[in-house]
Amino acid sequence: MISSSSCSFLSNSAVAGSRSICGGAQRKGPSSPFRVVCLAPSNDRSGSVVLDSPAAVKKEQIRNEPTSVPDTAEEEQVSAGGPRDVYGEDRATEDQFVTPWNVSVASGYTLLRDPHFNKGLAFTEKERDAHYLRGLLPPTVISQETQVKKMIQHVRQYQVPLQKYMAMMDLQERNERLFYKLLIEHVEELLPVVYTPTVGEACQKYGSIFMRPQGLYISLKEKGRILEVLRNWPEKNIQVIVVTDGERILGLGDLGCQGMGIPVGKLSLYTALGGVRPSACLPITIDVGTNNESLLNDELYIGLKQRRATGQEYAELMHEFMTAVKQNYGEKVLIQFEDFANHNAFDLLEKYRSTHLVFNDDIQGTASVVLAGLVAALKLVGGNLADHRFLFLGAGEAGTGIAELIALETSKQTNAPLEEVRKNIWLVDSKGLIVNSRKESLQHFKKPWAHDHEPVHRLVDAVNKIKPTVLIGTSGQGRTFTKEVIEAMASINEKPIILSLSNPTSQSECTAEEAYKWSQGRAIFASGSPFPPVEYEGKVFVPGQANNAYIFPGFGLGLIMSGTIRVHDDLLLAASEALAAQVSEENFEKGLIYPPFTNIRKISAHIAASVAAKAYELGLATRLPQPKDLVKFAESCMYTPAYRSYR
Ligand SMILES: O=C([O-])CC(=O)C(=O)O
Ligand SMILES: [Mg+2]
Repeated sequence: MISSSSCSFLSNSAVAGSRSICGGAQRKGPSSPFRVVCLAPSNDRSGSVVLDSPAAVKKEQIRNEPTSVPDTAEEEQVSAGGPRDVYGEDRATEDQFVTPWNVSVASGYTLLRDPHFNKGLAFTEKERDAHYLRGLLPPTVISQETQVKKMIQHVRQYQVPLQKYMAMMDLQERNERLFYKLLIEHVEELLPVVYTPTVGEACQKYGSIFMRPQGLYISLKEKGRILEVLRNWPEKNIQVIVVTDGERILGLGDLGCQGMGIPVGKLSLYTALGGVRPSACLPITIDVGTNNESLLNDELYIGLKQRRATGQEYAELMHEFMTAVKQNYGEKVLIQFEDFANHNAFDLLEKYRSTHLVFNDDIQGTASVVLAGLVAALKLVGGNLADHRFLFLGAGEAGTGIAELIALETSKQTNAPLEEVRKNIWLVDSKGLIVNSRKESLQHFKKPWAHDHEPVHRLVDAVNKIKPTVLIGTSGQGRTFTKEVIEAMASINEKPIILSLSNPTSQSECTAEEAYKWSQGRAIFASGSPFPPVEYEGKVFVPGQANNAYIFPGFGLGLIMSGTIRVHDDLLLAASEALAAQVSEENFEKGLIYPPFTNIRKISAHIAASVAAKAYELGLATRLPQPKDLVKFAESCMYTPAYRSYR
């Protein structure tokens, strides 16, 4: 729903009307930059009828996007008319309040200020005439390609990563298509800017760099009104929501409402890496307070200044949110839980996995990407998963999530029971090795990993006792893979596999340089946040990036394009296998266990296709009939950031 403020979109040249609407609905060729506006200066919700505007729906068609009008019981109940009588026309009475919506063409100054339609200097002479832009731009006309060149130079001129981040955010707010073209074409260079590690710093400093709100904020103040809040979002056709409550942002801890940088960043990757169109993506931050003292005392803090709500209060707000999302967007909207603290992450996933299309990126996305890396690494070190022994530092979402997916895959491969294969997987938490004698006091998600062993307190002792072939860091604590630890791994294994997964770079368990140097160049290393190549004794080592960004965009695309309604573990395994299959001989020769991000859209299409194929096989996909070539279909579903031509 466009709010009352969007009345300002009423252009000086409003050529609204059905003629333009029909023309705009053509799939190919030039389009008009339509806007939906209300003719009254208020977003009238005071009446007994709360209705979505049909114009907003038409706007979606105009943007060449499939129309989906939520066909919810609530809607029918409200309008008391026939199915999809969104505007209450079937039983119209004079005492029903509605907002008189209309469609107009954005032009002139308004058009330049609209990030969805703005093309800056790339507006052609014809467009400048037709859309009242004469004089509002300098006379030169340049192509989008030239704009990309100009922008990458602009971003490169900044030395400080946070400044690069702000330049990118500024572009996203100004010219969305240029932002995505730039990001797609320079993905390796810009990923560390819009994503980890820089996004971590951006969240820490969100209060002071905050210019314009992005995403949707739902706080305790909105309790009881979440459906209304969702309807304030201008886009109706949402396919993916990334939601956080900010309690465990990367390995940086509780950043409260400032965690918004994460859903915003993840969703730009959904578009750039997975091709989900930006208008279908909705970043949400749930603000239930923060326990971060320095934020509570910071006058620039943007969130609720109170300690975190917990227990029933928290559960009720989340439940209202989950219900409202399904009510507003239907069964097939994907909800990605991101950066919740352990104690809520596992419970939320468990509670909603059977009623909603949900997955937790930190538990399941990370697991899928790490399993892919391990499967690929086996080509370098030999053996099957069952032949290896795994030791984790960190037994939270990522640690136990990865451990479980490894166990699941091993069990499938060997037909051995899950309980049996789990015995090859060991976890160390802040209290030491997880062993049976600790079982009583363990949190429920750690219990399956308690095995028979005497207590061991230090990681290095655990390495020496368990003798793992694979060491995985998911502790959220930097510099915990010490020289001693890496040397112990290198003394046990010819080629130790070392994954240092915590983000951002400051929290990485060790650096790439340390891993290679302390293992005398023998480690197979990957990290959650990127490290540059390392030269050791005349040889260049290229570390891989074991980050869930490889998986979630393609995974989400696969779910969306097949209309899948629930996430099943087999879909994660399918994504994992598809990613591992994308590592080429050439990559292996360089010691890489992940393909480079430069090919990520192709990789995402393969992941999406495998996920969709599995969903069809399991009967979870609702888009029928199943497309013959799922890879081609995935590619055809991907958003292209090229400019449109405006008639
Ligand atoms: O955001 C990232 O880079 C990976 C991730 O999900 C996390 O560390 O929480
Ligand atoms: Mg995360």
